[in-house]
Amino acid sequence: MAQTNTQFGYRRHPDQDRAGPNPAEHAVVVVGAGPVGLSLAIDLAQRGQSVVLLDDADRIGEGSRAICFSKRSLEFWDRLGIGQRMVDKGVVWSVGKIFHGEQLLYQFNLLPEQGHKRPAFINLQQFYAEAYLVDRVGELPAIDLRWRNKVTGLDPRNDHVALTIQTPDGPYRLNAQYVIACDGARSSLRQMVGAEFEGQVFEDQFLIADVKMTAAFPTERWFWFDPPFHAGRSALLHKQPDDIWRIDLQLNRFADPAVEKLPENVRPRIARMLGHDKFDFEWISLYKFQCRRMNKFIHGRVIFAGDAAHQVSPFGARGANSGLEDAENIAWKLDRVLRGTSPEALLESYHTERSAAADENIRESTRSTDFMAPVTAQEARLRKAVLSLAKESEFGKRMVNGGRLSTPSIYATPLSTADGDSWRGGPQPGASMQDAPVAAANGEPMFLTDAFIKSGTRFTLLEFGNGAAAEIPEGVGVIRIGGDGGLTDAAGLAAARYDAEPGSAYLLRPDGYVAARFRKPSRSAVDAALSRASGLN
Ligand SMILES: O=C(O)CCc1cccc(O)c1
Repeated sequence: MAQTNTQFGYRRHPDQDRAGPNPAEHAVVVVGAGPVGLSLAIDLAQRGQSVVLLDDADRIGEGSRAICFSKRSLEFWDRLGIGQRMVDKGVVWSVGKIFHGEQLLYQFNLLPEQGHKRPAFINLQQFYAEAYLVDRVGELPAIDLRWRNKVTGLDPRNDHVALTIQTPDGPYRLNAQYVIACDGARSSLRQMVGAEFEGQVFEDQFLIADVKMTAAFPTERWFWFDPPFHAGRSALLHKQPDDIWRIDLQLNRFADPAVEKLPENVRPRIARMLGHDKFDFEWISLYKFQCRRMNKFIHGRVIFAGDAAHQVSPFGARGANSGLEDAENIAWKLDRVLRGTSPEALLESYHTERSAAADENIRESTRSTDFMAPVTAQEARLRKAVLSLAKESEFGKRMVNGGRLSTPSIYATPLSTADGDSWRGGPQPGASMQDAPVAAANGEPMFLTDAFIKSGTRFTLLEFGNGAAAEIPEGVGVIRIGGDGGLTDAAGLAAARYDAEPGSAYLLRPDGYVAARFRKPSRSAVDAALSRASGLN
């Protein structure tokens, strides 16, 4: 196993020595030190908030689990100071191939154009991602990460949540203004608030085998319908770092998991696929999945994120990536509410935006699953027809669903200001910012996403210069393209990707989503959009 240095000690905290009726009080407690909880804690800490981060284990979870991290997740991690480390270790890819039997049906490129800092995807074992996040947490004194601290009681009060926490030294209590539950699919906090999951449970079983081998396959995502080595079912192949390959095989829904997981039973399946048996197993797991979400992501002062709030199938890599999008969505809002610069009502937009994103992910994931593993005779007939059509027509290829990969949602949100001008392209309000290559005034090449980080990942006006700089409201960052001291857009890609003319401006939210855009921004229009995006009206 390549997993090292991932065991952490329990340490007694002075909060545990407070006897009597006055437990320690904290602004934010994040529960669950997985990728979502760790990223959220880092984002909050970088925004100046103190965070207590609790985890019931004392180690990083075993197995490579989520392996595909999207461009959007990498851009978020760049803001947290760890994007480069993830990319350096990860396997970069953007091309996917879909096979039917032995025949290549089609291929796609998720990021065919140049001029983006980050690739469409990297593959990286989740334990590496978590280890790098834990290292980053260690650099931030504002985060108090407590291992082997398990929340066993949750008592919602008017102005705080009272938590009971079990440790190896026994239980203690603390109060939190807000609790963010990032405690995964089996969230105990979800049970504590009595919330239900709504959605679909799939009966199909999939086998994951991570195998170590040297192979010359390209770093692409390969998906097979009905491959010769696994007749009548589907298969997926991904490359990970350290010469590890992820293989997902669809199994009979009645297969016995205990038997199927035995290495002696997995080996011949993988050998049939690879045509040899020169590989070692790193990890074997069997899973069934669910496509479902909580009805409400916010329960009083307890806010749910990641798998605790919503679950999808692995196909499309929407699980971890959407959890990270939850984290970046809630962090800036909670920061503003805690500072008193936005009303508590701003948090409602977290539910509005992220539950709609969860619905989209669930819809896509359910469609992919229904296509990959048809249950009814009608679904099976449709799939057969589509697969045969795909051999002959572009139209048919577009109907094949081998798992559409995660992309950020476009939020229909009360925080956005609708376009008042006409635009032929560019990210609309509610969409995430586009990257583009630019150069600093001193000629140093950089990307727009770097400029956004430099401006402080706060509300930022991205202006395309016409000589007359707009008046910027206090506290709002500015990225100026063109004009004196502005960034240079030598290739014209920034202007093209934003459909910008001289004078155009985009108001970006602190999570890099577009709040509003203007052909000729007036101070009053920017003020109004800023107020709306801050939840002030
Ligand atoms: O390529 C995909 O659609 C997702 C690959 C993936 C991600 C997480 C787990 C897993 O078994 C496969």
